[in-house]
Amino acid sequence: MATAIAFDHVRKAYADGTVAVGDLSLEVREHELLALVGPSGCGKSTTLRMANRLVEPTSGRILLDGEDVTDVDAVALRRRIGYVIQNVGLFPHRTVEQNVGTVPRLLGWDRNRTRARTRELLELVGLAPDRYARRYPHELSGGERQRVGVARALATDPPVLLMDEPFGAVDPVGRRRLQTEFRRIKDELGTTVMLVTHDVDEAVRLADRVAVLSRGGHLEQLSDPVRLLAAPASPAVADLVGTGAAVRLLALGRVEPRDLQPAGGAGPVSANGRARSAVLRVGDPLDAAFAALAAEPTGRVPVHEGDRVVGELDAPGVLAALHRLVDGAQDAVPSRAAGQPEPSAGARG
Ligand SMILES: Nc1ncnc2c1ncn2[C@@H]1O[C@H](COP(=O)(O)OP(=O)(O)OP(=O)(O)O)[C@@H](O)[C@H]1O
Repeated sequence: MATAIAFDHVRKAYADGTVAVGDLSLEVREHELLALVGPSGCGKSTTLRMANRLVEPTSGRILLDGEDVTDVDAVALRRRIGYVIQNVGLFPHRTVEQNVGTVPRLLGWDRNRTRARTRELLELVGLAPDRYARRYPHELSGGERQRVGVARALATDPPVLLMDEPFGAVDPVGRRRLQTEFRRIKDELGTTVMLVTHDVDEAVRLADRVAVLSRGGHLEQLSDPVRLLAAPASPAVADLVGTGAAVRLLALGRVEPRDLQPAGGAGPVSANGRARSAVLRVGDPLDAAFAALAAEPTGRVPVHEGDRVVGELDAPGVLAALHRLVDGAQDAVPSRAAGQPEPSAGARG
């Protein structure tokens, strides 16, 4: 797979001597969503901001599509790379439409083209243009502002999008919805995304691969979310994924027909005579399946596909699905940047 952004032995020491990033080598593949996670101050934002030259590296190279970013004019570079930050940074005295149209205007698009693109993007992020285009940022909720920020960053369909805690200001429910919608939009557009977050849940739910950094921008592990949760490569990663790792893994697995028992014809009434309330569908996440099983005294929950009941799920079925998920990730060739040591399997907890 082609590489979109390559960090090659990158170092950043700030003027006061703080080494934010010591020696980082990392490749972001074309079309993937790579999440950077790690404790506060470990160098995530610095790493991200070096990609669009808001921060200049002290040494090392950053290649965008094979081209050294320091050879590209910084302003031209930022027009090629979308950038979304936590508090969005919308222009307060410009309407939503004007905010989203900022970069197209700078690029000299005519008024009609800019307007058409702006409206299309507002639709895409779930803000009806007729309702929202003329509002000012102070007339929006935090989540709506965040959506405008995403629309603005995508206005010129940049191949690469850098996001720094983009959903941070949104409440947990709105945040989950925004994450799901963002993932859908990203898949539709094929954008390469580098996302900084301190939220491991957000990282494993959204990302194709997760890079865990520790102090000084040290790369502790680079792997797909399942492998990260099932086989933390170091104590620092284990610490970060914490005791909730198994539960987070459940959220990544899906109910599949092969894990089901034949439907026993138990009907709508369970063993103790109460009506069954739980119904699962093929493709439901395993955490929802587990919750449904826990609430069902018979230990079996019917699973639907379309209008049909295709079987019943029990606890061994959930475990089988979970084991397959983890084993599949272990077998996969570990994805890692050139020059990075393979995560040690021995650290598996
Ligand atoms: N302009 C600056 N001058 C000096 N030191 C800086 C500057 N910007 C960041 N740092 C330091 O560099 C280190 C890495 O900061 P950075 O913002 O990259 O971390 P982060 O992982 O994004 O943190 P957080 O999760 O808290 O946002 C920190 O020790 C920080 O204090």
